[in-house]
Amino acid sequence: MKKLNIGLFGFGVVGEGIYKVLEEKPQLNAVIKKIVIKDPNKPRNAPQDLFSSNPDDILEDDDINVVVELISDADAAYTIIKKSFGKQKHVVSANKKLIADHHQELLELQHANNVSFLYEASVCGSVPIIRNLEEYFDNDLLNYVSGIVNGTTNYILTKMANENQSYQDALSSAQESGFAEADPTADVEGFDAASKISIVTLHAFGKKIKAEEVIRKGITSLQVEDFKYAQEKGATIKLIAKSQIDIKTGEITSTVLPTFVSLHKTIALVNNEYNGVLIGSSLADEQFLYGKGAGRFPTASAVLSDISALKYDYKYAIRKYENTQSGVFNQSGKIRVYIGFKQADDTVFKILDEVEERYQSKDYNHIIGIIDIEKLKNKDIIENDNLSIIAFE
Ligand SMILES: NC(=O)C1=CN([C@@H]2O[C@H](COP(=O)(O)OP(=O)(O)OC[C@H]3O[C@@H](n4cnc5c(N)ncnc54)[C@H](OP(=O)(O)O)[C@@H]3O)[C@@H](O)[C@H]2O)C=CC1
Ligand SMILES: N[C@@H](CC=O)C(=O)O
Repeated sequence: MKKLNIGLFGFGVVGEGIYKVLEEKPQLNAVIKKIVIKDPNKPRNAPQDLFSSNPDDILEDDDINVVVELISDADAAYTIIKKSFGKQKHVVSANKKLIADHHQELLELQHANNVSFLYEASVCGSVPIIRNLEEYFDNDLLNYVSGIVNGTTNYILTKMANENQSYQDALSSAQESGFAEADPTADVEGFDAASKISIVTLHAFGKKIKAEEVIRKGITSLQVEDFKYAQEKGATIKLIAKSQIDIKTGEITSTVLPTFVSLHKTIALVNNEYNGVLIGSSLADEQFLYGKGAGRFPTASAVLSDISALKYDYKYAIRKYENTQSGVFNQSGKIRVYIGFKQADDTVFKILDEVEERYQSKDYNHIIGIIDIEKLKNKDIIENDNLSIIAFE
């Protein structure tokens, strides 16, 4: 059986997780030869001689044939991965920001260097979404991929909606559990979900949408009154990432938006750090993938699956990928939204094309109606912290 000599970058939540898992799986014939970290003075739960803070101790070691990149710095990870390819080392990564930012270039480089680049853990932690989209959903015509792809925000929303916890307490607890990014702004402002839906879009539809092109609103503007409204309507609020294709035009619309989800819907049952993704297709109709989207061992399980796939030289075929020009994304359409706000000003009432409902009280107000997606691209609207914009499913 092929031997995998691993150079591991990062020994944090996930890095230490994969170290422990591999220690218990000698049958895999995969051994960690060196671990490169940032701070050489931190105490580690592994033999000291394994550690180094010099990337070349992995990159220049010809015995190491696999690099597992699990660091929290996307820029440093970019350099590490490119150098690894140049040294003909296979790479496994969980770094969604880096992958979304440099997806095509890295896929081309793995091809040019005849190595594998696998990153199942970068989207939805333990849930095998990428390999499924890549291999299984290669025949049936896909219409949309939609769901909860960020564990931290789902954990916070669950605690706020079901246990009346404050936003701050719930965020602190998500951080203590190792779910959040090093800078949790990436989670709570929806950047992480935007990176993930960008990666998913390439594997689902073969089209690249940049993370910054995704129409994105996080969960920081949500107010207690919004949760009360949801409860009154038999719904809950989830941060939903969605990419859908117009089969006729090939036009893709990608959004990350707080969304009211009826309590009867499957997605409403996805709580805490769990993720859940609906895959809509022409023949199979709708299918659902569910599992833990963040945390040490769930994420390590996806990393482990990629490492073992290297045993049989697996690589993403990227059969669907079309190097399409820009201009096919987020072009048009209208969606129904709720906009909650404390202080009304004239601009709020001009945002909607059609107003269906208007509620006013001394403390909080909302309007419901139809908005042109074009307006949601306007940063003055979508990034206005005083507006709680929530889509309807
Ligand atoms: N936590 C999770 O649930 C999930 C995380 N991910 C992704 O996995 C990756 C790792 O996340 P996580 O384990 O949570 O992060 P942590 O913050 O827990 O650990 C980060 C590790 O990276 C090391 N590091 C940072 N910068 C460098 C650098 N320039 N060179 C070498 N090492 C460096 C740190 O070193 P030191 O120990 O010295 O500080 C630390 O060991 C990230 O890309 C994250 O987005 C993906 C899915 C789920
Ligand atoms: N911070 C991320 C970690 C996994 O990708 C999340 O909360 O989903």
